[in-house]
Amino acid sequence: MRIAVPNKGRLHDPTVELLERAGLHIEDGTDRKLYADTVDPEVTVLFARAADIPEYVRDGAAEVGITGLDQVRESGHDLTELVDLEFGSCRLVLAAPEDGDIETVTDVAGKTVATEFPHIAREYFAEKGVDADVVEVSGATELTPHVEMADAIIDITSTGTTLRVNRLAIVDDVLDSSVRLFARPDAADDPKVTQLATAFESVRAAEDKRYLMMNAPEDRLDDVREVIPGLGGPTVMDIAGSDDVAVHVVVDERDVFEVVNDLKAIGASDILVTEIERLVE
Ligand SMILES: Nc1ncnc2c1ncn2[C@@H]1O[C@H](COP(=O)(O)OP(=O)(O)OP(=O)(O)O)[C@@H](O)[C@H]1O
Ligand SMILES: O=P(O)(O)OC[C@H]1O[C@H](OP(=O)(O)OP(=O)(O)O)[C@H](O)[C@@H]1O
Ligand SMILES: [Mg+2]
Repeated sequence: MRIAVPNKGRLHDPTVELLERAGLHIEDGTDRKLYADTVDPEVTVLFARAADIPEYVRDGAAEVGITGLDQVRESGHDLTELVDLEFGSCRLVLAAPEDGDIETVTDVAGKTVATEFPHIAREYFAEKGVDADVVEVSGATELTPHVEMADAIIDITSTGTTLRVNRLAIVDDVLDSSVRLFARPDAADDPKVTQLATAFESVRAAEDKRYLMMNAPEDRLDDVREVIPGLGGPTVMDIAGSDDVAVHVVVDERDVFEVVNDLKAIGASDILVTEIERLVE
C-alpha cells in the first residue's frame, strides 16, 4: 500500500510525526526522496505537495493520502474521508477591506475575488447565488485588494494575523479545514487501509490521555477508585511482601493535576505519569 504524504510546507513535520507515532517509522527518508519504505514491508510512503496529494490518490499513485480538506475540495476529486487527524486546522474565509463597502456576501455581486482556491470559490458563489468574478492567484492573496486587482479575497486564515496586518475583515466562512486521511473510494475498505485508519485513530485517542502508575495502601483502594474518573476501573496488582498494591490507570490529561493531588492525600506513593503512544479501544 502506498500512502501520499506532504513533502514540505507546514504539514510535513506533523504528518511524519504522526506516522512515527502510529508505528510506521520511515526508513531512509532523506529530504529529496520521492518514495521511502517504512518498517512495514507492505507500506510505502510517497512524498508530494499537499495540493497535489488528492490527484496522486485519484490517479492510483497511492491508495491513501494525508492532506488538508481544503486541498481535497479544491481538487474536486471524490475521495473517501477516513480519519480527521485534527491538525493543520484553518478556515477558508471571504474577506474584504475593513473600510470598504463589502459587508455581506451579496455585496460581492459583480465584483472581483482573488483566491488560490478558484474551484471552491466558484462553488461557494454558485451556492450563494452570487455572481462574482473569481481570479486565481498563487500566493500573497491578501495583497490583491490593495493593488486594485480584486475587491475581496477567499483565503486561508488561522491566527488571523495576515488579515489584520492587511486591514482585511472576514465577511463570511467558506470552509473549515483540517488534515485528514483520505482514500480512493475503491481502496477504502481494503484491510490494510482499515488497519492504517485504526492506527491513526489510536494515536489521536492517546494524545489527551496519560498513564498513571502508583503504589497505594490496599485498604485505601475504594478511595483510589473514587478519585479516578473515566475509562473503566484501574488495574490492581499485588506487590509481594507489602501492604501496598500497584495501581495502573488511564486518565484524561486535564484531570492529571487534580487526580495526583488527591491520590497523594489518600496515601499513594511513587506516582508515575507517562504519555501513551497509542490507545486501541
Ligand atoms: N495558516 C495557514 N496557512 C496556510 N495553510 C494552512 C494554514 N494552517 C493550516 N494550513 C493547511 O496547510 C495547507 C498548506 O500546505 P502547504 O504544504 O502549501 O504549506 P505551506 O507551509 O503553506 O507551504 P508553501 O511554502 O508552499 O506555502 C493548507 O492547504 C491547509 O490545509
Ligand atoms: O491567519 P494566519 O496565521 O496569518 O495565516 C494565514 C496566512 O498563512 C498562509 O500563508 P503562507 O505563510 O503559507 O504563505 P503563502 O501565501 O506564500 O503560501 C495563508 O495563505 C495566509 O496568508
Ligand atoms: Mg502557503
